[in-house]
Amino acid sequence: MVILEDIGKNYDNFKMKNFNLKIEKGEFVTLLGESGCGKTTLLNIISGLTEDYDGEVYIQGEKTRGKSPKEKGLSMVFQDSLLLPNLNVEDNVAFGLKMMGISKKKRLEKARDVLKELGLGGFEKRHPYDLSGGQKQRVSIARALVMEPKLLLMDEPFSALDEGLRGKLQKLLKKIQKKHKSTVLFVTHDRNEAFYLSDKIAILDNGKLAQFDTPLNLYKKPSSPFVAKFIGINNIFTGKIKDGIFYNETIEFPVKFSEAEKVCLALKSEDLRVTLEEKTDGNEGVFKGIVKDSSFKSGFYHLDIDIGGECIEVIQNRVEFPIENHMELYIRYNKDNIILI
Ligand SMILES: Nc1ncnc2c1ncn2[C@@H]1O[C@H](COP(=O)(O)OP(=O)(O)OP(=O)(O)O)[C@@H](O)[C@H]1O
Repeated sequence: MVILEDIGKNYDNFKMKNFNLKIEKGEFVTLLGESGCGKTTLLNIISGLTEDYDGEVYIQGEKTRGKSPKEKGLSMVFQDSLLLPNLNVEDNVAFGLKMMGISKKKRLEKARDVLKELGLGGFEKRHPYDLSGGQKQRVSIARALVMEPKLLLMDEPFSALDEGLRGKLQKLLKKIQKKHKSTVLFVTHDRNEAFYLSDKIAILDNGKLAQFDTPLNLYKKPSSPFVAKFIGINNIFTGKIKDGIFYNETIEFPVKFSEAEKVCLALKSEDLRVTLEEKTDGNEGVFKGIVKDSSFKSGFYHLDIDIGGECIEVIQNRVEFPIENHMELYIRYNKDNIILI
């Protein structure tokens, strides 16, 4: 288990105070947040690049302050592959084992096994300058994994790769991480990458932990409007609920809750459906709107609809009638899908 306990770090324009996080053995955890929220600061504290900080980092029960990455049992993969240019692929991968005094036969055997797992069988004798960006990054991952680290730190390892390749490497990493049961702390600002790879995601907001949870829970139960917005819920309204009606200065619509003072109500775009009729079934609610804009992207209709001064986004894969700007229609939703924050 990895524990970050009451971590604090101040820069002129940045404050992190009492930051706590627990990563279980074998868990894939991602630090996700906008630029400048403190992701690299945390990685630097864990790796030891930053020595001046408050709190303690524990890896498998041991304090890590002042120890080298090797003593801590850490391996790291960065955005750039940082391979040794004069060594071939298998020697790059086996380099850490060599430093540990492992025999040549044993270390090359291990290096070749990991390279095979990463789809690089046959590339052992090549040099880094003969490899593509994606291949270099796979060698970096092999080099980190071969050490069987207690914690693998990965700082935006795929951000320099094009989208297709990034997807392939994410899939490969997920498979290998599960097989090796590696404990990983991954850093990204790419929401989809974090949701795809992680057992748990820590969302950071300006040095603070906004929420730490599984991808599903983050999506179902965001703890604040910040988290809801950050994970891509675009329909967030503030208002009150009285007698089963949510309202603010501009909108009013039925909900299943009876009373609430000062609430944020969130509705996922993909939980809404547009219709031409006002009728509803069972647990559904409906409200009226006017189409402001519509587009068709990646197989889905994206509609921006004015609902009395506020705009709501609807995403659906099929629309049974032609959509035109300025047309009036109804938006149906299941009251169970409403998230109150
Ligand atoms: N050595 C430093 N001296 C002064 N300020 C720093 C230093 N390192 C980081 N900061 C500041 O601390 C804040 C957090 O930086 P950090 O690099 O941890 O963010 P990040 O979330 O990793 O951002 P990005 O996604 O852009 O890499 C930023 O405002 C940054 O300017």
